[in-house]
Amino acid sequence: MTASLSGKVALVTGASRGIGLAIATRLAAAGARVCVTARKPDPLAEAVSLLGGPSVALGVAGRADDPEHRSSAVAAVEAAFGPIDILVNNTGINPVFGPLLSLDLGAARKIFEVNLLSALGWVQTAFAGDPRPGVVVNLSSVGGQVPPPGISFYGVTKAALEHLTRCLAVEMAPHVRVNAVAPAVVKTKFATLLYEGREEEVAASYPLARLGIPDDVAAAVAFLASDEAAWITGQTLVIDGGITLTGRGA
Ligand SMILES: NC(=O)c1ccc[n+]([C@@H]2O[C@H](COP(=O)([O-])OP(=O)(O)OC[C@H]3O[C@@H](n4cnc5c(N)ncnc54)[C@H](O)[C@@H]3O)[C@@H](O)[C@H]2O)c1
Repeated sequence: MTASLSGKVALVTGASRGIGLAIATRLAAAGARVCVTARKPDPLAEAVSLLGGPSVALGVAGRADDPEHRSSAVAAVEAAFGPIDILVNNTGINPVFGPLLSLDLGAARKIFEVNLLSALGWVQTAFAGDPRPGVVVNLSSVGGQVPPPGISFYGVTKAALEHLTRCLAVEMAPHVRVNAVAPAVVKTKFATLLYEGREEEVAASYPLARLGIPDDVAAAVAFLASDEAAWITGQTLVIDGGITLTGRGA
C-alpha cells in the first residue's frame, strides 16, 4: 500500500498516458491533488477525469521543453491547489534510431532539451523563491547505465539526468529530496518497437520473466515521493526485472 500523500500537491509531466499516467493515478490514490501535463489537451482531459475530476486533478497542455508552458502550468497548479510538493519529471523522448557516428546533431539537441534541460527547467520553476520542503523524482532509464543499442544518445541524456539528480540533491538539501528511477522495458507506446511481435522472447531474457508495466514504476515513484523515503536523496532506483544483472539494459 502506498503511504499517504494526503494534502500534498503534485505535478507530473508527460502524464496523458503510459508511465506518467500510472504515476499520477498512484499519487492521486494516495491522496495527493495532481496536475498532469502533456502536449495535447484531449488526452489530458481524459486523464483528469480518470484521476477523479477537477476537485483533485488539473490538466495543463503544452510542451515540457517550452519555458512559457512551464511557468503557466506552475502558476495554474498553485492557483488551483497551492505550491507544488512533488514534482515528477516524466517526459522523455527518443525520435531517432541508429549509431552515434551518424546521429543528426539537430535531433540530438532536441532530445537533450526535452530529456535533460526541461527537467532542470521544471525544478527551477516549481521550486523558485525561498527554500521550502519538496520532492523531485526524475524518470531515467537503464539505458543511462548500460549503453542501449541503437538509442545511445537517449542513454547519454538519461545518464546526465541521473547526475543532475545527484547534483540537485546536494544543492537543494535539506529542504528538497531529489531522486530518480531507471526502468528497463515497460509496456507503453514509447517502448513498442523494443518488444512488439516478440514479447515472449524479450520477456524470457529477463530474470523475472516478464516486461515491466507502468504501475511497476509508479509504485516506486510513489514510495520515493512519500515520507517513507525521508532519508533517501540523490539516488537512482533501478526497476528492471533483473535485466541489468545479465549485463544488458533492455
Ligand atoms: N517505456 C519504457 O520502456 C521506458 C523505459 C525506461 C524509461 N522510460 C522513461 O519513462 C518516461 C515515460 O515514458 P513512457 O514509456 O510512459 O512514454 P509514452 O510515450 O507512453 O508517454 C510519454 C508522455 O509524454 C508526453 N510527451 C512527450 N513529449 C512531450 C513534450 N515535449 N512535452 C510534453 N509532453 C510530452 C506524451 O504526450 C505522453 O503523455 C520517459 O522519460 C521515458 O524515457 C520509459
